[in-house]
Amino acid sequence: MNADGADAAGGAAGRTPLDRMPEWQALARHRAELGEVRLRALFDGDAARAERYSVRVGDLYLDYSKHLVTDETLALLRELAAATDVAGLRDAMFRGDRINVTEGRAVLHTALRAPRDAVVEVDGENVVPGVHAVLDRMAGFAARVRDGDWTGHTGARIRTVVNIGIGGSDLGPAMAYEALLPYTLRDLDVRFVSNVDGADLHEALHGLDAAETLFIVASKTFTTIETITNATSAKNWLLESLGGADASAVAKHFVALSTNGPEVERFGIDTANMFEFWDWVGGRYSFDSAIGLSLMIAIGPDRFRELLDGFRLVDDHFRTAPPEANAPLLLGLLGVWYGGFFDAQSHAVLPYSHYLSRFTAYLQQLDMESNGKSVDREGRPVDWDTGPVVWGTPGTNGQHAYYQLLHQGTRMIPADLIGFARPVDELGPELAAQHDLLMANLFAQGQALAFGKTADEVRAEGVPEEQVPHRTFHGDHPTTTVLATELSPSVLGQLIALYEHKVFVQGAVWDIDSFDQWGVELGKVLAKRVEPALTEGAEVAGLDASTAALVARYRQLRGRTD
Ligand SMILES: O=P(O)(O)OC[C@H]1O[C@H](O)[C@H](O)[C@@H](O)[C@@H]1O
Repeated sequence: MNADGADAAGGAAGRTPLDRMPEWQALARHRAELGEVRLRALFDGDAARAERYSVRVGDLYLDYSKHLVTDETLALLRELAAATDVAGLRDAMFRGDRINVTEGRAVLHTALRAPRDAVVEVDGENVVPGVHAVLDRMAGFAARVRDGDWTGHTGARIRTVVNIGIGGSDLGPAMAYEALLPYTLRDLDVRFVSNVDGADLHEALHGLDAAETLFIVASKTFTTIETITNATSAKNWLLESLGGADASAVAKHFVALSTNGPEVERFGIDTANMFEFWDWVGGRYSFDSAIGLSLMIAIGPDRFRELLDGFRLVDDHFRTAPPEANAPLLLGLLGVWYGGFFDAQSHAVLPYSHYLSRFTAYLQQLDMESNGKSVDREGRPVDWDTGPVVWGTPGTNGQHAYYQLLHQGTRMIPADLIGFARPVDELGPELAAQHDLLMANLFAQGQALAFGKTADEVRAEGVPEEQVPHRTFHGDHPTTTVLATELSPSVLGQLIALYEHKVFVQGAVWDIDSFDQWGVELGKVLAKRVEPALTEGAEVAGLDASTAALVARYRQLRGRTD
């Protein structure tokens, strides 16, 4: 129960298991009746299919006509959404109810992009003024760094920003920095360090002048061992490189992004140099909070606000668009359809943009950490598949690597093809001309995946009979095409919010807590336990035989055996 006495799960407590709901069973029957779904037939039978099965949201145009669905499928999926009260849980999220049931927290990343005059309350307190106060402080700081007004210990201008963080404190800004490179100050380099492998920091520091380097230590909890270890090494490097400067130098070269003031202070960063956020922002939903500071420095406060506007546009759409035209709802339900009734195990995200090379990695955390769950919100094991494996890299590179399996393999892999109408301005005429070829590839792949090439078509080309099966493309591989205007800050915000809410919809239907991440804890605990065995040869109680042998072998290879 939350402060209002409302049901903490947004009305979902005691829900009938999904597979026992009549709406789920109706879908199962419908799937059986459909049998083999042929996209050629669906398109032949409906001249308006492409038009009818498309939706516009802001600068995004989504074509979902190449999915294995009929009007009846979509109607039944919407009935499932109604029966599972997706809209009720959505409203509970936007309202600030504690829908993260296992952590007893509100889920309010949407408040991070709410307008100044909005009111979003957690425990009776409006959180929006705090959000804007931090955004304003970030903007002031970012402007000072960009203008050269914020200087290091020696008075030198900052030339490189190094963001140290991992998971949600890395992936968002790292992905967005790359996505928005054309909008960045090109003479201010931003680097990202996440891995506890010392090589990551080593490479990031390569060639840097400490006097001109600003470290941003990004950690919601400020206890994440990878981040604290890297930040400590970075601090030592800085002090040493500045010729044994005293700790006061840290204040000019380190800022923190966190919810945990005491730990920030303990690390040695002045809390005056801390940009805060709140426990109602999940790590993987945090990149439009203070965690975006490195990005804001790179693209500037105005562009960052455009990014937030993009997020908000899709938030508003998700809250208000009718189910038939609600893009995140549709995408979420399509995934439910394939996971539940086609045994799809994975979902490919294939951006046709070099700038989106880290987009899928970002989505992997967003989707897989949110929906990689196997018990429902009440802790009962689920009998249905939940989140898919999300994977993919930019086209056209993937075409020359793994698309073979997409086209002719045995697995069902729904995919998103993401492209942009306009190349970025700075490419210049010759490179911009390549954009048509890039996009031709996107459209061709969607076409080939959907409609394939029949054996008769192959024969008609004079292919010898024994080769016909090898050269036949079955087709009916479902894709959503997302065609956006251009990769601007706003459009990036729109795209991310689209996926955030898609993931939300799926979690709501599957009745899982999409906002906790207990599955990452065990490995962390075990790593802490195993480390002394590696370093000191300490006895680790209860170590299994396989791990014990690996530890012994490791020590031997490191020359540490007694
Ligand atoms: O921001 P931090 O507290 O350092 O957490 C960084 C990351 O590590 C954790 O283990 C979680 O799995 C992630 O959700 C989180 O984003």
